[in-house]
Amino acid sequence: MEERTLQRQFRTLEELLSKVRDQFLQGKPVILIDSEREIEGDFIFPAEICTTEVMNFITTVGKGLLCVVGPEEALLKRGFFRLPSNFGGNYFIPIDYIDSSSRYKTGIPACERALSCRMFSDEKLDLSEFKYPGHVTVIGAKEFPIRKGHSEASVELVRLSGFKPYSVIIEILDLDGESHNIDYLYTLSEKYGLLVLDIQDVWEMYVKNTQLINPLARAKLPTKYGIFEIISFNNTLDHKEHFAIIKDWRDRTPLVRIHSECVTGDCLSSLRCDCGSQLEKALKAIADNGGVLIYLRQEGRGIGISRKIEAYRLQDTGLDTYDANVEIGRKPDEREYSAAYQILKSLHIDRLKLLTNNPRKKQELERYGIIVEDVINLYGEVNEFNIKYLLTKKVRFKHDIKL
Ligand SMILES: Nc1nc2c(ncn2[C@@H]2O[C@H](COP(=O)(O)OP(=O)(O)OP(=O)(O)O)[C@@H](O)[C@H]2O)c(=O)[nH]1
Ligand SMILES: [Mg+2]
Ligand SMILES: [Mg+2]
Ligand SMILES: [Zn+2]
Repeated sequence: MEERTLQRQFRTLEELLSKVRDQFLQGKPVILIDSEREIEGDFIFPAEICTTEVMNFITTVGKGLLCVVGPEEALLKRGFFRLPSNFGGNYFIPIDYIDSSSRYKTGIPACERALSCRMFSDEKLDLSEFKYPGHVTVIGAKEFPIRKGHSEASVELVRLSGFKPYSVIIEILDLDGESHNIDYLYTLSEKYGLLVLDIQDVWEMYVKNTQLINPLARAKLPTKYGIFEIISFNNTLDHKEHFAIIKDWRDRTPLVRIHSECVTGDCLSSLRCDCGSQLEKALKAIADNGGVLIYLRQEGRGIGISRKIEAYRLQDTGLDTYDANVEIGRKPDEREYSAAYQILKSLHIDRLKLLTNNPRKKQELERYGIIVEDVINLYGEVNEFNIKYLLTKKVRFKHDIKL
């Protein structure tokens, strides 16, 4: 993740998006890497403005399977139909668009494939206007929150950069015909001056620009620490039941605690971690100053309670909390803060003081454009059972913890 080049090149997601748009307008594709799923790179370009030159470049240099992608729902409405598949691929019948301007009328030359892609992006045209089966492979994209593959990310990237949600994509093979060669992708990027993005970058742009979490129900919540309001959300971003606890902050900057679920520490008084005491301290501080506690349903740093218990078992045999996660085949920390950002946005909070020792939380919010005026440490209680865990957080996760 640290290696994501754009993170370094551009400060904000808006800057990045406007760069992408400029590049498309110059007739240059973007290289999109899927580092989570396939570790593969594709050229991406808006179908709407695909020229013969762009088509010739991406098919010659890319060498993979040329596809044009559109939102699945829209394709079905236009009469495009899916091919049978035994691996869940979302391939539709391939197409050609041939008209009087087509010189060869085979659908194969770059000029004809480019025309097919441009016409595919015209929602007024249904399948009957195309010849099929043709020479441009068609893929239906799912909703981005449901599937985060190249198809979905490419459709969102072109949509967010101001074009119709239809993209031309092709896998990039290296000089030996191999895929998965990330170094080669960077060589191409330098040689041709092309932006390299990761699907995660597109996801962040999508989260920033597509509000999918909104307040649903509100109720009074009296607690030991004061009287709060508790809010639930209508959430089609990740469909989890996150909630927030609010205390009016009047004219002050709200104190914000983004707390990931720890059922053992938060509810069962477990001493294996510092979560329970952090939760109490945060509620006290928010009761005094005003602000919000966002309770994110990502138990066990995102791996869930069952796997956390498995990791605990390994920790009892000597592994630390970082290696225990890795040992069970998960990442050391799988948490996501896109929902926290959208919850803040839905509560009209764009500036805050953050209660945390975890530097990543500030970085994630700032990436989305939230102004973090201050980071206020939130030290949990240290005891004989959690000291090693806290030490690991300090040393391996770089948390700002006094020990
Ligand atoms: N996998 C795993 N998760 C753990 C373990 N101990 C605690 N957790 C989880 O760690 C997360 C802690 O979340 P937070 O307190 O919001 O965040 P933090 O990283 O501690 O950073 P702070 O903001 O400083 O508290 C919760 O989801 C816990 O369930 C462990 O040993 N293994
Ligand atoms: Mg692919
Ligand atoms: Mg914590
Ligand atoms: Zn905990």
